[in-house]
Amino acid sequence: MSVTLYPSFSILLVDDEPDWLYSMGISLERAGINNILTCSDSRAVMKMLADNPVGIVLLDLTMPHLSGQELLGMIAEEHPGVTVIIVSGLNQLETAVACMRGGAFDYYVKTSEEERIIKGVKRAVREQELQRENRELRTRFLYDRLEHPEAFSNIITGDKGMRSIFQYIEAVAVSSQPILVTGESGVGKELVVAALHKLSRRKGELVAVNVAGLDDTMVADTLFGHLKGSYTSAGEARGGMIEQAGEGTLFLDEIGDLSLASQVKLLRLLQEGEYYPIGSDRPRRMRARVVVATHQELADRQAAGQFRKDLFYRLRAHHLHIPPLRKRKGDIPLLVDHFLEEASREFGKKKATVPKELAILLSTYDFPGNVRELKAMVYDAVSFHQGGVLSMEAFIRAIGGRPAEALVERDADPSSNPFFAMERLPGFSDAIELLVSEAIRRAEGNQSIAARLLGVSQSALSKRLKPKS
Ligand SMILES: Nc1ncnc2c1ncn2[C@@H]1O[C@H](COP(=O)(O)OP(=O)(O)OP(=O)(O)O)[C@@H](O)[C@H]1O
Repeated sequence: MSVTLYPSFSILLVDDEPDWLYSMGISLERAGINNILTCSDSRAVMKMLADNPVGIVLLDLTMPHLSGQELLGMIAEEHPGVTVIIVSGLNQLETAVACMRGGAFDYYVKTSEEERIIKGVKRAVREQELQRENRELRTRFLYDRLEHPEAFSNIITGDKGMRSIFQYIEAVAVSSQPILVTGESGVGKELVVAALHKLSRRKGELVAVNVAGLDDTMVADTLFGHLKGSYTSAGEARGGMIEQAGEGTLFLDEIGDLSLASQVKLLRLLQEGEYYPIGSDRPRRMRARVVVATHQELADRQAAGQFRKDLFYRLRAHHLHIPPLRKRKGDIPLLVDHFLEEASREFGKKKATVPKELAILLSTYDFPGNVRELKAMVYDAVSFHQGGVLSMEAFIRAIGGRPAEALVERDADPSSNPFFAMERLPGFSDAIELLVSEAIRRAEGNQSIAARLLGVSQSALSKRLKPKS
């Protein structure tokens, strides 16, 4: 069975003592780091760096032929992107200072606790991954490049902001760090997570767990599994979702609803990469990558003491925010066409023609339920469709008398009231005339849409519009 290498770049261990290379290699593998190369001949190091995608070097100082300090200078000059950690038998302050000045990332003495060295390597891996993602992002944005547009084929959009999100996804997809996906309900977070998984090139499955409504024991049991007899109803041992995801992606949806006690468990899982099945005192290693999503404002929940600050900071290192549909109205006609096609196929009907006014009507609506709401409207309209031009009825019914966005915003902030800053208010009939002409402009001359915008009947509006005799 082939095993996914972690991290995506190699870690080169350089030391003239084969025993140290062997034992350090085993310790790193136990900590989940298995993309390792070793070299016991200092003269071969530069060739290995030229031939392999090395991101980090663990370098001994005292070696025959070339010293570690000499090699450090050569690496810094020829491979400035490579992180060098010195692991030396010498505990000398001046040497350590000289190495750090020469560009070393860290300096450890071989006799220090191995645990500390492993932690240092993990920190360097994270740093190296972030640097690589930054570089990737810069080139992608600079050349406006998408390498795998097919991975996003299920996400219908023509929006520039969404394209930048796709570029970001391509840059972070192979990283092992957790990813936070936020956005209002119905914006397409699940589709984004599926694309992320596809691009991660991971061998395991995408396993989704909705944590809303699960108490602490259920969260632990679902994720970590249990041993046989670990509690009264645990008749058989059962592996959890982490095990099921294998080397794939563990997707935790509705993370904003996770209780504080479960948040501690999740933080520990992300920090240590280990978990204990219920009833077991032997830790298991998580090989999956964690992606979490929420429609809630985590910053607000954190400020209110309902979400742990440390977990929030850990999760938001890689953050994708999907904008609501009302902020990318250009997508509405594309989505209508897409769902029309899909629904017609499902209902076995001929695809209807869309009336020109539909786009205007929908552009005046703020879609609190986002793409999911639009999809339901189109499906509803198609289910009643008899042939010819699609009726606007289903859409008008769904939108009903909902106030337009501007009116809702005014309640939240009095200064956004258009009259707020006016010293003298316009006369009553002047104000109404201005309002009516603005509604007609926004509805592109369509009186029934303008009437809906104003919350009056069409006949009331046309009376206003009649020239006075
Ligand atoms: N850009 C899009 N193109 C095509 N379909 C979309 C798009 N965005 C969302 N959808 C569809 O809208 C519905 C809702 O999307 P999804 O379930 O991904 O939303 P969500 O953000 O995860 O919502 P929630 O927070 O409620 O779980 C799904 O049927 C999805 O296929």
